[in-house]
Amino acid sequence: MKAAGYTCRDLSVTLSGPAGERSILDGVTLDIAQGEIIVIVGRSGTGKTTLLRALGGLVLPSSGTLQLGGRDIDGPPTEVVMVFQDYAHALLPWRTVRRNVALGLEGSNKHTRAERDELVDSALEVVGLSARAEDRPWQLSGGMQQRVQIARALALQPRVLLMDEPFGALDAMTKASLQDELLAVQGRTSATIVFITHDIEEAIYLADRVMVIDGAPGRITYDIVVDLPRPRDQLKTKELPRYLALRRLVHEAVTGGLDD
Ligand SMILES: Nc1ncnc2c1ncn2[C@@H]1O[C@H](COP(=O)(O)OP(=O)(O)OP(=O)(O)O)[C@@H](O)[C@H]1O
Repeated sequence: MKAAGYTCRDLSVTLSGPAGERSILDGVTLDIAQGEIIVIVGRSGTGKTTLLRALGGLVLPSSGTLQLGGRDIDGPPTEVVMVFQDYAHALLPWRTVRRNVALGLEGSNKHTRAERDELVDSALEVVGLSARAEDRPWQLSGGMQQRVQIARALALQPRVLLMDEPFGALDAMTKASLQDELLAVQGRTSATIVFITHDIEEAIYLADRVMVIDGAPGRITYDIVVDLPRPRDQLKTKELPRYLALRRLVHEAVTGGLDD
């Protein structure tokens, strides 16, 4: 199996907008080990999504190097699956939930039909939608539609999962249960996960490291190791004094209140 860690050195991304070329990211250097869970936080417009798109090969660096598993990224790598917040456009309305989840598996000859069915069934179970498998997406609530998109990503058993605020629109209970399912799946598959959120508690709960992006152009201003024990627990972990200290630290790093 190919290693699926990132190496990024002095990455810059320039995009063209109405006012001409703009530097969106500048001087981003990071290493992400295979199997790590990295959560990116930061103010709006600092380049979090742009960094995730670069990791997914959807945006190419203007300068610097960006490698996955030791190879330069020059387009979307096959081992990477991305999940966006925009579930409304991610699902095909004429397909059932089951067939939406199966979408990414269809073109591949990696699995037999029976294996594909099993992957789809188990992904639907993880997100709690087995009973809605024959519905169409538009018959589901927004939160359920987002869970279909997540099931589709999980069914592919990716080596790398890039997730842009995937739980942002979900109610607190669903969000907590999907956080736990994501951690459980990651524990089984050792996927590398890069996850963007605006929710600091979610960031600390999930992460091995929280990276803060700030500035214009954006750069990584803090890289905070989350030294909390695993498995994490929604109640016990959040009562730990270390969790509370990390919450304060990340909050201050995001709002610019840290003296270092
Ligand atoms: N395709 C594009 N072309 C030109 N500029 C872009 C493009 N995509 C994003 N930008 C600009 O890059 C900057 C960073 O955007 P990005 O979406 O990466 O930030 P973000 O940190 O993810 O923001 P948010 O937290 O609000 O989602 C913004 O100023 C945005 O307008």
